[in-house]
Amino acid sequence: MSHIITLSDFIMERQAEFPGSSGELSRILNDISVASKIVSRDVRRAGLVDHILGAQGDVNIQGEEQQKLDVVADTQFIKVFESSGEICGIASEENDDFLAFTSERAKSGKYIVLFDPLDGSSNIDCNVSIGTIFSIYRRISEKGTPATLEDMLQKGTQQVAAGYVLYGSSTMLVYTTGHGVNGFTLDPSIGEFCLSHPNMRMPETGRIYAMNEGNIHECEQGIRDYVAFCQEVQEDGRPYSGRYIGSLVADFHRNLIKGGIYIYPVTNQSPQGKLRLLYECNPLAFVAEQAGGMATNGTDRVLDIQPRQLHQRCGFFTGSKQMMEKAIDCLEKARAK
Ligand SMILES: O=P(O)(O)OC[C@H]1O[C@](O)(COP(=O)(O)O)[C@@H](O)[C@@H]1O
Ligand SMILES: [Mg+2]
Ligand SMILES: [Mg+2]
Repeated sequence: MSHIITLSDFIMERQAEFPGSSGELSRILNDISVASKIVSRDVRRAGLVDHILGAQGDVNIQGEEQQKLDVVADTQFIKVFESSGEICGIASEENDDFLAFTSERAKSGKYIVLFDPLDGSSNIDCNVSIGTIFSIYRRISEKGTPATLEDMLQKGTQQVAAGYVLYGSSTMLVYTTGHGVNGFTLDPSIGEFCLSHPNMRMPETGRIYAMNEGNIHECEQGIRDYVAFCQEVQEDGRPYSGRYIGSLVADFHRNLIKGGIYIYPVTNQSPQGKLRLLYECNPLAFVAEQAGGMATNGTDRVLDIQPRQLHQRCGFFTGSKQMMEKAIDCLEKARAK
Protein backbone atom coordinates (compact mmCIF):
# COMPACT_ATOMS: atom_id res chain seq x y z
CA MET A 1 0.00 0.00 0.00
CA SER A 2 1.37 3.36 -0.98
CA HIS A 3 2.47 5.79 1.74
CA ILE A 4 -0.51 7.47 3.49
CA ILE A 5 -0.27 11.27 3.52
CA THR A 6 -2.71 12.76 5.99
CA LEU A 7 -4.07 16.28 5.59
CA SER A 8 -2.01 17.54 8.54
CA ASP A 9 1.18 15.98 7.08
CA PHE A 10 0.41 17.63 3.75
CA ILE A 11 -0.31 21.03 5.30
CA MET A 12 2.93 20.92 7.32
CA GLU A 13 4.94 19.89 4.24
CA ARG A 14 3.41 22.74 2.23
CA GLN A 15 3.96 25.24 5.05
CA ALA A 16 7.67 24.41 4.99
CA GLU A 17 7.71 25.62 1.36
CA PHE A 18 6.84 29.14 2.57
CA PRO A 19 9.62 30.33 4.89
CA GLY A 20 8.28 32.89 7.28
CA SER A 21 4.76 31.48 7.26
CA SER A 22 3.68 31.26 10.89
CA GLY A 23 1.26 28.36 10.68
CA GLU A 24 -2.00 30.22 11.35
CA LEU A 25 -3.52 29.30 7.98
CA SER A 26 -2.38 25.70 8.51
CA ARG A 27 -4.20 25.65 11.84
CA ILE A 28 -7.38 27.06 10.24
CA LEU A 29 -7.31 24.30 7.58
CA ASN A 30 -6.95 21.76 10.37
CA ASP A 31 -9.86 23.39 12.22
CA ILE A 32 -11.99 23.05 9.07
CA SER A 33 -11.09 19.37 8.84
CA VAL A 34 -12.14 18.83 12.49
CA ALA A 35 -15.50 20.56 12.03
CA SER A 36 -16.04 18.65 8.77
CA LYS A 37 -15.47 15.31 10.48
CA ILE A 38 -18.12 16.18 13.08
CA VAL A 39 -20.62 17.35 10.45
CA SER A 40 -19.83 14.28 8.33
CA ARG A 41 -20.65 12.09 11.34
CA ASP A 42 -23.99 13.91 11.78
CA VAL A 43 -24.82 13.75 8.05
CA ARG A 44 -24.09 10.00 7.92
CA ARG A 45 -26.49 9.18 10.71
CA ALA A 46 -29.00 11.96 10.03
CA GLY A 47 -31.92 9.54 9.64
CA LEU A 48 -31.20 7.99 13.04
CA VAL A 49 -31.05 11.18 15.06
CA ASP A 50 -34.39 12.95 15.34
CA HIS A 51 -33.09 16.49 15.59
CA ILE A 52 -31.20 16.50 12.31
CA LEU A 53 -33.59 15.82 9.41
CA GLY A 54 -36.31 18.18 8.25
CA ALA A 55 -36.98 21.88 8.49
CA GLN A 56 -35.83 23.99 11.42
CA GLY A 57 -38.96 26.13 11.21
CA ASP A 58 -37.14 29.42 10.63
CA VAL A 59 -36.52 31.41 7.45
CA ASN A 60 -32.99 32.74 6.87
CA ILE A 61 -32.03 36.12 5.41
CA GLN A 62 -32.17 34.51 1.96
CA GLY A 63 -35.89 33.93 2.47
CA GLU A 64 -35.21 30.19 2.45
CA GLU A 65 -36.61 27.74 4.97
CA GLN A 66 -33.66 26.67 7.14
CA GLN A 67 -33.11 22.94 7.42
CA LYS A 68 -32.10 21.54 10.81
CA LEU A 69 -28.80 20.35 9.36
CA ASP A 70 -28.10 23.88 8.03
CA VAL A 71 -28.17 25.07 11.65
CA VAL A 72 -26.31 22.04 13.07
CA ALA A 73 -23.47 22.54 10.57
CA ASP A 74 -23.44 26.33 11.04
CA THR A 75 -23.21 26.01 14.83
CA GLN A 76 -20.44 23.40 14.57
CA PHE A 77 -18.22 25.46 12.23
CA ILE A 78 -18.76 28.70 14.22
CA LYS A 79 -17.80 26.89 17.45
CA VAL A 80 -14.53 25.67 15.92
CA PHE A 81 -13.73 29.01 14.24
CA GLU A 82 -14.44 31.06 17.39
CA SER A 83 -12.09 28.93 19.50
CA SER A 84 -9.31 28.77 16.89
CA GLY A 85 -7.61 32.02 17.91
CA GLU A 86 -6.61 32.65 14.28
CA ILE A 87 -10.00 33.92 13.10
CA CYS A 88 -11.33 37.33 14.13
CA GLY A 89 -14.70 37.05 12.35
CA ILE A 90 -16.93 35.03 10.07
CA ALA A 91 -19.91 35.35 7.78
CA SER A 92 -22.20 32.48 6.85
CA GLU A 93 -25.27 31.84 4.75
CA GLU A 94 -27.31 31.12 7.89
CA ASN A 95 -26.52 34.38 9.73
CA ASP A 96 -28.05 37.72 8.75
CA ASP A 97 -24.96 39.70 9.73
CA PHE A 98 -21.25 38.88 9.99
CA LEU A 99 -19.95 37.86 13.42
CA ALA A 100 -16.95 39.71 14.88
CA PHE A 101 -15.60 37.47 17.61
CA THR A 102 -15.14 39.39 20.87
CA SER A 103 -12.52 37.46 22.87
CA GLU A 104 -9.10 39.17 22.98
CA ARG A 105 -7.58 35.98 21.55
CA ALA A 106 -9.97 35.98 18.58
CA LYS A 107 -9.60 39.73 18.00
CA SER A 108 -5.87 39.18 17.56
CA GLY A 109 -6.64 36.68 14.78
CA LYS A 110 -5.34 37.60 11.28
CA TYR A 111 -8.00 35.85 9.22
CA ILE A 112 -11.70 35.87 8.41
CA VAL A 113 -13.76 32.98 7.03
CA LEU A 114 -16.92 33.12 4.90
CA PHE A 115 -18.79 29.87 4.48
CA ASP A 116 -21.88 28.01 3.37
CA PRO A 117 -22.23 25.49 6.20
CA LEU A 118 -24.52 23.16 4.32
CA ASP A 119 -24.79 23.36 0.55
CA GLY A 120 -27.54 21.50 -1.27
CA SER A 121 -30.10 21.87 1.52
CA SER A 122 -32.96 20.77 -0.74
CA ASN A 123 -31.24 17.37 -1.00
CA ILE A 124 -30.66 16.71 2.72
CA ASP A 125 -33.79 14.68 3.43
CA CYS A 126 -33.44 12.54 0.31
CA ASN A 127 -29.88 11.44 1.11
CA VAL A 128 -28.26 13.02 -1.95
CA SER A 129 -24.69 14.41 -1.75
CA ILE A 130 -24.40 17.74 0.08
CA GLY A 131 -21.44 19.87 1.12
CA THR A 132 -19.79 22.77 2.93
CA ILE A 133 -18.03 25.63 1.09
CA PHE A 134 -15.40 27.93 2.66
CA SER A 135 -13.40 31.01 1.70
CA ILE A 136 -10.51 32.48 3.76
CA TYR A 137 -9.08 36.02 3.65
CA ARG A 138 -6.53 38.01 5.65
CA ARG A 139 -8.27 40.77 7.57
CA ILE A 140 -7.72 44.36 6.41
CA SER A 141 -8.82 45.95 9.69
CA GLU A 142 -6.27 46.39 12.48
CA LYS A 143 -5.26 43.34 14.52
CA GLY A 144 -6.69 43.44 18.05
CA THR A 145 -9.85 45.31 16.94
CA PRO A 146 -13.23 43.74 16.06
CA ALA A 147 -13.58 42.45 12.49
CA THR A 148 -15.43 44.78 10.13
CA LEU A 149 -17.83 44.52 7.17
CA GLU A 150 -14.96 45.75 5.00
CA ASP A 151 -12.98 42.64 6.01
CA MET A 152 -15.85 40.54 4.62
CA LEU A 153 -16.38 42.41 1.33
CA GLN A 154 -13.04 41.67 -0.35
CA LYS A 155 -12.72 40.64 -4.00
CA GLY A 156 -12.32 36.92 -4.67
CA THR A 157 -8.80 37.58 -5.99
CA GLN A 158 -7.82 38.35 -2.36
CA GLN A 159 -8.66 34.86 -1.08
CA VAL A 160 -5.70 33.13 0.62
CA ALA A 161 -7.45 29.76 0.61
CA ALA A 162 -10.78 28.26 -0.40
CA GLY A 163 -12.45 24.91 -0.89
CA TYR A 164 -15.27 22.62 -0.04
CA VAL A 165 -16.21 19.45 1.78
CA LEU A 166 -18.36 16.92 -0.06
CA TYR A 167 -20.51 14.60 2.05
CA GLY A 168 -21.07 12.03 -0.70
CA SER A 169 -20.43 8.31 -1.00
CA SER A 170 -17.25 9.25 0.83
CA THR A 171 -16.42 12.50 2.59
CA MET A 172 -13.85 14.55 0.71
CA LEU A 173 -12.13 17.86 1.41
CA VAL A 174 -10.84 19.72 -1.64
CA TYR A 175 -8.96 23.01 -1.29
CA THR A 176 -6.46 25.46 -2.75
CA THR A 177 -4.13 28.05 -1.25
CA GLY A 178 -3.31 29.40 -4.69
CA HIS A 179 -0.76 26.67 -5.41
CA GLY A 180 -2.88 24.06 -7.14
CA VAL A 181 -5.83 22.00 -5.91
CA ASN A 182 -5.63 18.85 -3.77
CA GLY A 183 -8.31 16.43 -2.60
CA PHE A 184 -8.40 14.37 0.59
CA THR A 185 -10.73 11.50 1.46
CA LEU A 186 -11.84 10.85 5.04
CA ASP A 187 -10.85 7.34 6.13
CA PRO A 188 -13.39 6.67 8.89
CA SER A 189 -11.32 3.73 10.16
CA ILE A 190 -8.51 6.07 11.21
CA GLY A 191 -10.51 9.32 11.37
CA GLU A 192 -8.05 11.08 9.07
CA PHE A 193 -8.38 12.95 5.78
CA CYS A 194 -5.81 11.28 3.51
CA LEU A 195 -4.44 12.61 0.23
CA SER A 196 -6.40 10.81 -2.51
CA HIS A 197 -6.48 13.35 -5.35
CA PRO A 198 -3.12 15.17 -5.63
CA ASN A 199 -2.83 18.15 -7.96
CA MET A 200 -6.36 18.02 -9.37
CA ARG A 201 -6.78 19.38 -12.91
CA MET A 202 -10.17 20.10 -14.47
CA PRO A 203 -10.22 18.49 -17.95
CA GLU A 204 -10.03 21.13 -20.70
CA THR A 205 -13.37 19.90 -22.03
CA GLY A 206 -16.10 17.43 -21.15
CA ARG A 207 -19.48 15.99 -22.16
CA ILE A 208 -21.62 17.05 -19.19
CA TYR A 209 -23.71 20.17 -18.73
CA ALA A 210 -25.45 20.90 -15.43
CA MET A 211 -28.30 23.39 -15.21
CA ASN A 212 -31.79 23.50 -13.70
CA GLU A 213 -33.51 23.44 -17.10
CA GLY A 214 -36.77 24.21 -15.38
CA ASN A 215 -35.58 27.84 -15.53
CA ILE A 216 -34.68 27.76 -19.24
CA HIS A 217 -37.64 29.95 -20.31
CA GLU A 218 -36.57 32.63 -17.89
CA CYS A 219 -33.03 32.82 -19.23
CA GLU A 220 -31.53 35.07 -21.88
CA GLN A 221 -31.27 33.83 -25.50
CA GLY A 222 -27.54 33.06 -25.29
CA ILE A 223 -28.16 30.49 -22.55
CA ARG A 224 -30.90 28.83 -24.54
CA ASP A 225 -28.55 28.75 -27.55
CA TYR A 226 -25.79 27.13 -25.48
CA VAL A 227 -28.13 24.48 -24.02
CA ALA A 228 -29.45 23.77 -27.52
CA PHE A 229 -25.81 23.33 -28.65
CA CYS A 230 -25.20 20.86 -25.80
CA GLN A 231 -28.24 18.86 -26.95
CA GLU A 232 -27.00 18.71 -30.55
CA VAL A 233 -25.12 15.65 -31.82
CA GLN A 234 -21.43 16.47 -31.30
CA GLU A 235 -18.45 15.32 -33.39
CA ASP A 236 -18.34 12.01 -31.53
CA GLY A 237 -21.90 11.28 -32.68
CA ARG A 238 -23.65 11.96 -29.37
CA PRO A 239 -25.08 15.03 -27.66
CA TYR A 240 -23.69 16.07 -24.26
CA SER A 241 -25.31 14.53 -21.17
CA GLY A 242 -27.43 16.62 -18.84
CA ARG A 243 -26.53 15.93 -15.19
CA TYR A 244 -27.98 18.15 -12.43
CA ILE A 245 -27.70 17.00 -8.80
CA GLY A 246 -29.05 20.23 -7.35
CA SER A 247 -26.19 20.44 -4.84
CA LEU A 248 -23.68 22.98 -6.17
CA VAL A 249 -20.70 21.29 -4.45
CA ALA A 250 -21.58 17.89 -5.92
CA ASP A 251 -22.20 19.24 -9.44
CA PHE A 252 -18.95 21.21 -9.24
CA HIS A 253 -16.94 18.24 -7.95
CA ARG A 254 -18.19 15.94 -10.71
CA ASN A 255 -17.17 18.50 -13.34
CA LEU A 256 -13.77 18.93 -11.67
CA ILE A 257 -13.16 15.20 -12.00
CA LYS A 258 -14.81 14.42 -15.36
CA GLY A 259 -14.93 17.79 -17.14
CA GLY A 260 -18.18 19.67 -17.64
CA ILE A 261 -19.96 22.95 -17.13
CA TYR A 262 -22.32 24.20 -14.40
CA ILE A 263 -24.69 27.07 -15.17
CA TYR A 264 -26.95 28.95 -12.75
CA PRO A 265 -27.67 32.19 -14.62
CA VAL A 266 -29.69 35.19 -13.57
CA THR A 267 -33.35 34.57 -14.43
CA ASN A 268 -36.49 36.71 -14.57
CA GLN A 269 -37.40 35.21 -11.19
CA SER A 270 -33.91 35.82 -9.73
CA PRO A 271 -32.59 38.87 -11.62
CA GLN A 272 -29.54 38.97 -9.32
CA GLY A 273 -28.99 35.20 -9.67
CA LYS A 274 -29.51 32.56 -6.98
CA LEU A 275 -26.04 31.63 -5.76
CA ARG A 276 -24.15 33.78 -3.27
CA LEU A 277 -20.96 35.52 -4.43
CA LEU A 278 -18.99 35.48 -1.16
CA TYR A 279 -19.42 31.92 0.13
CA GLU A 280 -20.48 29.90 -2.91
CA CYS A 281 -19.19 31.48 -6.15
CA ASN A 282 -15.85 33.04 -5.06
CA PRO A 283 -14.45 29.95 -3.31
CA LEU A 284 -15.44 27.58 -6.16
CA ALA A 285 -14.16 30.08 -8.74
CA PHE A 286 -10.75 30.07 -6.97
CA VAL A 287 -10.68 26.25 -7.02
CA ALA A 288 -11.85 26.12 -10.65
CA GLU A 289 -9.17 28.54 -11.86
CA GLN A 290 -6.44 26.83 -9.82
CA ALA A 291 -7.47 23.54 -11.51
CA GLY A 292 -7.31 25.06 -15.01
CA GLY A 293 -11.04 25.82 -15.37
CA MET A 294 -12.94 29.11 -15.52
CA ALA A 295 -15.71 30.94 -13.60
CA THR A 296 -17.76 33.97 -14.69
CA ASN A 297 -21.11 35.55 -13.93
CA GLY A 298 -21.86 35.45 -17.66
CA THR A 299 -19.98 38.68 -18.29
CA ASP A 300 -17.15 39.17 -15.78
CA ARG A 301 -14.61 36.91 -14.09
CA VAL A 302 -16.23 36.08 -10.74
CA LEU A 303 -13.01 36.71 -8.78
CA ASP A 304 -12.85 40.31 -10.10
CA ILE A 305 -16.34 41.26 -8.87
CA GLN A 306 -16.24 43.88 -6.07
CA PRO A 307 -18.67 42.64 -3.38
CA ARG A 308 -21.14 45.22 -2.01
CA GLN A 309 -23.34 43.16 0.31
CA LEU A 310 -22.74 40.12 2.51
CA HIS A 311 -25.37 37.90 0.90
CA GLN A 312 -24.97 39.34 -2.60
CA ARG A 313 -26.01 36.93 -5.38
CA CYS A 314 -24.66 36.56 -8.90
CA GLY A 315 -25.08 34.49 -12.04
CA PHE A 316 -22.60 31.58 -12.02
CA PHE A 317 -20.97 29.75 -14.91
CA THR A 318 -18.05 27.49 -14.07
CA GLY A 319 -16.32 24.53 -15.59
CA SER A 320 -13.95 23.25 -18.27
CA LYS A 321 -12.16 25.96 -20.22
CA GLN A 322 -13.32 24.98 -23.73
CA MET A 323 -16.94 24.51 -22.66
CA MET A 324 -16.89 27.86 -20.84
CA GLU A 325 -15.46 29.59 -23.93
CA LYS A 326 -18.26 28.12 -26.05
CA ALA A 327 -20.93 29.23 -23.56
CA ILE A 328 -19.48 32.77 -23.39
CA ASP A 329 -19.36 32.85 -27.18
CA CYS A 330 -23.08 31.96 -27.34
CA LEU A 331 -23.89 34.70 -24.82
CA GLU A 332 -21.86 37.34 -26.63
CA LYS A 333 -23.30 36.42 -30.05
CA ALA A 334 -26.89 36.56 -28.77
CA ARG A 335 -26.29 39.86 -26.92
CA ALA A 336 -24.76 41.37 -30.07
CA LYS A 337 -27.92 40.72 -32.13
O1 LIG B 1 -33.23 24.10 -6.72
P1 LIG B 1 -32.46 24.95 -7.65
O2 LIG B 1 -33.12 26.27 -7.97
O3 LIG B 1 -32.02 24.24 -8.87
O4 LIG B 1 -31.12 25.38 -6.87
C1 LIG B 1 -30.16 24.44 -6.52
C2 LIG B 1 -28.95 25.20 -6.08
O5 LIG B 1 -29.24 25.88 -4.88
C3 LIG B 1 -28.37 25.44 -3.83
O6 LIG B 1 -28.99 24.45 -3.10
C4 LIG B 1 -28.10 26.67 -2.97
O7 LIG B 1 -27.30 26.37 -1.89
P2 LIG B 1 -27.86 26.11 -0.40
O8 LIG B 1 -28.44 24.75 -0.37
O9 LIG B 1 -26.62 26.25 0.40
O10 LIG B 1 -28.87 27.18 -0.08
C5 LIG B 1 -27.16 24.89 -4.56
O11 LIG B 1 -26.46 23.92 -3.85
C6 LIG B 1 -27.78 24.27 -5.80
O12 LIG B 1 -26.90 24.19 -6.87
MG1 LIG C 1 -25.16 26.67 -1.04
MG1 LIG D 1 -26.34 26.40 2.41
